[in-house]
Amino acid sequence: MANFDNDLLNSPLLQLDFEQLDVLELVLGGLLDPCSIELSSIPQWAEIGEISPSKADGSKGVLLADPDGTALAVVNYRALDDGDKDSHEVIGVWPLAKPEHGSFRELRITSSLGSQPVVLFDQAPTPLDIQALRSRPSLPANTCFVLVCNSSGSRDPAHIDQIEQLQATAEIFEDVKVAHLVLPDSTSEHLAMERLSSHVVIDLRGFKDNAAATSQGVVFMFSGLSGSGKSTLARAVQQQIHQHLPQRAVLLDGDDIRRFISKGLGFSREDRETNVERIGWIAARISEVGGIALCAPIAPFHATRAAVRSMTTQVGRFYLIYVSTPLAVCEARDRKGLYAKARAGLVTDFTGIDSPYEEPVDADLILDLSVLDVQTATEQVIGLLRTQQTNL
Ligand SMILES: Nc1ncnc2c1ncn2[C@@H]1O[C@H](COP(=O)(O)OS(=O)(=O)O)[C@@H](OP(=O)(O)O)[C@H]1O
Ligand SMILES: Nc1ncnc2c1ncn2[C@@H]1O[C@H](COP(=O)(O)OP(=O)(O)O)[C@@H](O)[C@H]1O
Repeated sequence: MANFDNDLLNSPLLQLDFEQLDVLELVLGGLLDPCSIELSSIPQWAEIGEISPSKADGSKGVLLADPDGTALAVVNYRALDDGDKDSHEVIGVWPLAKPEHGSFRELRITSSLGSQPVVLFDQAPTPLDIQALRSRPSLPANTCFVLVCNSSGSRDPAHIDQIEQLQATAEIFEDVKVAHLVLPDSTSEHLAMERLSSHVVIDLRGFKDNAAATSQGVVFMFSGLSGSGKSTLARAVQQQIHQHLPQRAVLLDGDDIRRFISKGLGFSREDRETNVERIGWIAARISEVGGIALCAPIAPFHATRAAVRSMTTQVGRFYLIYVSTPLAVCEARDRKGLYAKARAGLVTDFTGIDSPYEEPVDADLILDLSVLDVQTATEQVIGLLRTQQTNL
């Protein structure tokens, strides 16, 4: 803490309100510049007058205190010669005591985290946020979940719930800490965010705004033979979305759906229709709340795909992506050995062997993954998404 002359320490105190305290704390921690302290906005300023001692350079000092009267900092300032007696330029700020205001003090961020990885939230994590976090490769060690809020929000009782929900979410992951950053409305948020951490893993702040600005949700249906590359492509698209776009994407993989939602269904035409319609229904719900659903069933029948298109376009966008990898290539891949079994008659009703695949005539994109690499195909899919965004 600074060592100041008695004259100054005997000066009257300027008592700050909570928002001004938040500003002061971020200035002292280096997240904001001293000029963020707007002395002219402090109501008692006029009463202080000229009583603080002048320094040789013409600057003066004043003490800034919390509402209890504890002096927290000395501000060195100079009156600006612009005809306005309340106009001051802050030259420097030095700490005297640690601020104690606000809830969850021990979790409050007031200085830079350096290169510590952060995930930024502006509300308690939503189920879609959690899904997005879980579907990523693991979070970097020592990641910090940071709830960013404004000064008045930090004093709302809902803030306590939000922190608790963030803490509960952090417990799902390994080695994740929780903190909050209180950004006063009057300050340069951009500067503080830039200084906070050089490693933002995901920025979930403003997701609601971005989602509202960019869309409606989107449903992608990747249809094609078993082994054509639907799941591989859908996974790569999901990763791209989470790395580069504000939206969240949920993967509805054929195999997963059959293990859970469609457990017990077989591969008759009727069962496949039921299965794909269920996927379509879930995808529509995801799209309805602004999410992106990536569906990767074989979906071999035109009528069922059309039914899903019609169901989902009521609430968002729908794109049918025909993954047209030829049967011979899929069969040669045969990762699960099912083609061999189908050829041997051990598995029946197998798509492409003894069950039909109706080639889409209404595909929005056709991708043959025997000739395209995953990255190129992913870029084409993301291209559809970007086109959609700029059109809005
Ligand atoms: N008879 C038969 N026909 C086709 N596929 C079969 C069959 N039996 C099991 N499997 C495995 O189930 C996966 C396809 O399920 P889907 O739900 O995508 O099919 S469908 O859309 O309901 O037609 C499919 O997975 P993917 O390879 O991911 O497509 C197969 O591994
Ligand atoms: N260009 C490609 N695109 C997608 N998958 C490819 C490609 N080249 C080879 N593969 C392989 O083909 C297999 C496709 O399997 P998968 O994605 O599960 O297909 P599906 O979901 O259509 O059954 C994977 O083993 C993948 O590594």
